[in-house]
Amino acid sequence: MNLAEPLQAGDRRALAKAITLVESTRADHREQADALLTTLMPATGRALRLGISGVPGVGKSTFIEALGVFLIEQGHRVAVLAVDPSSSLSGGAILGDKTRMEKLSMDTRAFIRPSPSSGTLGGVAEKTREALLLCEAAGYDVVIVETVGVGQSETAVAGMTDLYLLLQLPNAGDDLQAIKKGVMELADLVVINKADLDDQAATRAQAQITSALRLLPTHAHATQRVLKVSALKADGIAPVWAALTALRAEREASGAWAARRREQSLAWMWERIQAGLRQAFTAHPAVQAQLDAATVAVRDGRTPPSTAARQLLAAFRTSP
Ligand SMILES: Nc1nc2c(ncn2[C@@H]2O[C@H](COP(=O)(O)OP(=O)(O)OP(=O)(O)O)[C@@H](O)[C@H]2O)c(=O)[nH]1
Repeated sequence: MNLAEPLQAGDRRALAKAITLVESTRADHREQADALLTTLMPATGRALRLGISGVPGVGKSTFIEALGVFLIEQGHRVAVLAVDPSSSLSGGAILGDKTRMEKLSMDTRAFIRPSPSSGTLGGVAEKTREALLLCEAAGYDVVIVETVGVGQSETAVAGMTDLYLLLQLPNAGDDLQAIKKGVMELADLVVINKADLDDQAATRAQAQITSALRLLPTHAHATQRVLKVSALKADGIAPVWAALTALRAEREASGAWAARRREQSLAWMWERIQAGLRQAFTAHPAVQAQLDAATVAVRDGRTPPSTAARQLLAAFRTSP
């Protein structure tokens, strides 16, 4: 089945099929997926890759819908992907139910795909990275990767996108949870949503977050990285896009944009090598023969952890 051609011609069904292929765990599918991705590689890399996160209820879908519709009106093509760490645990998705982003999901210039639902966060992130490349090859020039503001998924999403936008509520300034969790450091832009509910609170949050950001070493020289919007009223969306495109221009000029992409690609490769090695290691017969005993010995304090690790690695290396 040739998916590359229809996919590049903009056939959304071919894109959906290609994503299903990269998400499959079957070995023959994996081979086809690798071949497809390799064919499409020259057509990738052209989109602005935008990560968006925020706690449940902050208004992610509403915001992405407003931004997406705005971008389509400007002539862009927008893909929305998701990394949902809950879906692998509960089978139930926090993100990605069908009623979200109604206007966007009906527009042929947009493509919305829920989170892959199997495996670890690393596995889910891997599949989303590949889906992102497929969306680029299909001509989407803005790819949004969304995640919930819980756990490690923000780091995974920031690691696959060019710019990372953190959505906050107008009362966010009061406790600054995101700072404590280290998520604020990842954010290139903080957007306070629901400003229509209490504009004064939103302005206060904007000031508080701006001064909190100045304390972070990565943001010491930054200006204007906190904006307020009403996603519901589609108010304040143009300044958000202007800030993102300004950041892009600045980083493209300095070389930071391309450098970040290069680092991400290499980090991705090493992450997959480590995951593969770990799998090969635990599946190795000589390791399996010793692993349980070693685990008990380390747990009971009889063998130093590093000694056990060295012995297991030696067993892995020497036997066929
Ligand atoms: N007043 C007001 N309400 C908003 C705004 N944005 C979103 N909401 C409402 O907040 C609620 C949650 O919005 P969602 O877009 O579903 O936000 P979310 O919980 O991040 O949802 P998911 O994207 O499904 O995770 C909904 O009832 C929205 O209508 C806004 O700018 N102003």
